[in-house]
Amino acid sequence: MNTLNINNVSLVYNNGHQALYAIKLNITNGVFGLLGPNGAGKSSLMKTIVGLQKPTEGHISFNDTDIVKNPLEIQKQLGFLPQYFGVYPKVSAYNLLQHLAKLKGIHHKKESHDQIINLLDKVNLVDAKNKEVHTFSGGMKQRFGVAQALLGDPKIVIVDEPTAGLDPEERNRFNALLSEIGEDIIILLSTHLVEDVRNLCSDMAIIKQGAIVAKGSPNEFIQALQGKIWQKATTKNELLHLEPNHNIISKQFIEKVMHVTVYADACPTGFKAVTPNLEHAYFTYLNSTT
Ligand SMILES: Nc1ncnc2c1ncn2[C@@H]1O[C@H](COP(=O)(O)OP(=O)(O)OP(=O)(O)O)[C@@H](O)[C@H]1O
Repeated sequence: MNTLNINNVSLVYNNGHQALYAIKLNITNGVFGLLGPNGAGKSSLMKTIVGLQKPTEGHISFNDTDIVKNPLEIQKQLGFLPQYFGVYPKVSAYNLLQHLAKLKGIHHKKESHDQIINLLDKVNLVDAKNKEVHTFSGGMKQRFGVAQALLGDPKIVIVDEPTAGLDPEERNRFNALLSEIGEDIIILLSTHLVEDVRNLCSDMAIIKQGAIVAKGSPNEFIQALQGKIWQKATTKNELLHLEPNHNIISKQFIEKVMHVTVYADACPTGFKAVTPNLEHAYFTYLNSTT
């Protein structure tokens, strides 16, 4: 079992901006979801975990090694799947993986070949191994990304917004792949997509303005909202009257009609109960007005 322990980590950038406030998280094997809006501090936390920047305060250990002092200890065991790779060179999937394997220190030809074929098989790209990666579809590129992240048998993989831009079928295929991999290693999934966290993670945290505002399993988040989420169709005018006296967690159009969702201990007049979901929990922490 791998363990990542983040203890009271704060980060202040050189320009004085504080991006992280006393973050505490204990993460073990499985897919852990770090959910937060743009600018909440997800990338800042990921970069700090992998030793690209030192925290201003606090400790981080991976399998009991202090990785603030020894960032190489986590970097040797790390795979990274960024949201976009940017430009791909005009080389085949196989050759690109071979090149990346060398960069990861896998120099033995047979070992590198076996690992690459094994990984291409895992991500269902063996048939495309001689195709140039820049010709791949978005979903194939993401699966290729998983293969490169797994080169060298990492114990922790960091995944940044992995399903952005994938169609539902590719997204499901990709999520199935991640949860399979997550059985033996830590996968840290950084995202603002609630659905991915719901589908993949048994443990999660919500980050807002650099601080962890809640953590637990998706089910715990949902259970805590039973009997507290209410909804009503409304108009712009009515909304102006509702806003001051209700704890509004979201406003959205459903079949062209504005619906307002609120958090309350008892049903407010004119509202109906809705079954809580993880999105309600997320918006409760992000948008709570009272
Ligand atoms: N190098 C830097 N110097 C100063 N401030 C920074 C730096 N990098 C990020 N920030 C600020 O820190 C805050 C958190 O940014 P961060 O990129 O960690 O958020 P995020 O949750 O990853 O957002 P996104 O989903 O948009 O990538 C933002 O206010 C950002 O402007």
